[in-house]
Amino acid sequence: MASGCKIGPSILNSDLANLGAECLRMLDSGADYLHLDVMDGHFVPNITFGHPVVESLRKQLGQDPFFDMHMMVSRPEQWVKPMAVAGANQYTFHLEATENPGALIKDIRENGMKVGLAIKPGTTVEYLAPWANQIDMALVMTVEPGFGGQKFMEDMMPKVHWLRTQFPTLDIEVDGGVGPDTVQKCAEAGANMIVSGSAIMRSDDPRSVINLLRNVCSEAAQKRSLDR
Ligand SMILES: O=C(CO)[C@H](O)[C@H](O)COP(=O)(O)O
Repeated sequence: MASGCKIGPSILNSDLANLGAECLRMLDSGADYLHLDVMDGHFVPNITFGHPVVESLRKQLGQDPFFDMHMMVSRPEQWVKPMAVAGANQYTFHLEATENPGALIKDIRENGMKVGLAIKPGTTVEYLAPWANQIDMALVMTVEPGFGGQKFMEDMMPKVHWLRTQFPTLDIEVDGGVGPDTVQKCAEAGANMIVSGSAIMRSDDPRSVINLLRNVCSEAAQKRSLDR
């Protein structure tokens, strides 16, 4: 089985000058993990932060929170060790950014992290299949990576459904425009790791949003297991 329904707030649209406090606010609101968006201004047209910030967050938040690093960078090979040393738990790289996914997967594991493999909206999901048995999580982007607050791309759902059918035990994450209005579609397609940025960050009651997302996801997962 995939590892159950988990909700990971994306901190992209948070108050980045107070990132530690924003992460704490999410954890106190019931987040299962933190989705940390690393952008290099080259793979995507935006820049966020790198491993020194991750190191500071780890010091501030302690060992418990799970850091899922979404590496929107052109040279993912370059940052494996620095991110591991900084305290990252999972290293999610883009299939489009490397010519040798196998070597990168091996390096991530040797550095003690879990492996996530992401695809952009324009990438065919079948390209991910050869690696699916070697990774912990597949990330299907439901917006063009680079910015928070974009419109959810429902036409990515067949990719999620295909992955869930082919790889019933794989963790499948969706990211981009996911919130109370769109989570049902993701969950029915088979996603079990739900990244949500603006919908949680901009809510006055993040706990309720997180609970709602988790409930919708869990109900769909339960229905799927009954249908099998
Ligand atoms: O990776 C991302 C964009 O590249 C973000 O994680 C994502 O867009 C989340 O924000 P929102 O829920 O507001 O769309």
